[in-house]
Amino acid sequence: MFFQAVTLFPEMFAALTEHGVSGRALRQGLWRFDTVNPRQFADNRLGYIDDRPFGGGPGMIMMAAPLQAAIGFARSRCQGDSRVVYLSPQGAPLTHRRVAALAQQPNLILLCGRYEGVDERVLQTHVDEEISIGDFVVSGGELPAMMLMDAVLRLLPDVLGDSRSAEQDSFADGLLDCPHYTRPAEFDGMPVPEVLMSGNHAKIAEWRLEQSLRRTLSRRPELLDGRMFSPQEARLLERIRKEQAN
Ligand SMILES: NC(=O)c1ccc(NC2CCCC2)nc1
Repeated sequence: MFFQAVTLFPEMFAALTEHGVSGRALRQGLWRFDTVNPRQFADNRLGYIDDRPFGGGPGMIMMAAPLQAAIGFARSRCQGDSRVVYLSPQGAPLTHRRVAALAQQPNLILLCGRYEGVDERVLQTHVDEEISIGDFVVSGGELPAMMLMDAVLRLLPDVLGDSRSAEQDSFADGLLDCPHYTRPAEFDGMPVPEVLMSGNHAKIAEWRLEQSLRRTLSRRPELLDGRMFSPQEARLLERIRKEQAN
């Protein structure tokens, strides 16, 4: 996976490239990263890359020409297909399913907007898809881009080391994650659920699945809409619903 970010603030991406599992995976060569700064493609002496909006209104808009050149340069560095993603509140909501699809791409170019956004003509001609990480506005596309990158990287083989933890992630099976505990066995007078100390892996797995179902049902019931259930899940759901009905 070759990630490129078109960004005015390349240093921000150190958060991913120099820390955590993403940083280690980069050093191990499990993925590649580079940035392109539109300012180096400004076609005027002073490096202007933004200008006032036609029609008036507050703030500035990123100009089309430097972005077009920066995206073209990024694409020229890709072997094979490349996909350009623009992060914005106007995009399609990012879901685990979309993250899994993006993880199949060899080259992703993330366009990070600043100011009030980018000239629409760039989105129409050079951006393959717009993605939103939530219904809120932040000052730049860089943090949303890094969240998308981190979610994708976790799904790449070997990045997490213990690949099982990616499958255990919330949403990997369409459910919220179960509660987790570690030492000490009693903390502030609160014990760890007995079953987790039993060493009975089948019972532990069933308890965790039941907890995930309980949490999903109570916190995000809409995630269960349209989801197929295994016989075990159906049985557990039945028990939970009966309990809640009483
Ligand atoms: N919800 C999001 O994924 C998101 C993306 C970008 C952004 N801000 C950028 C967009 C253009 C200028 C700042 N805010 C929010």
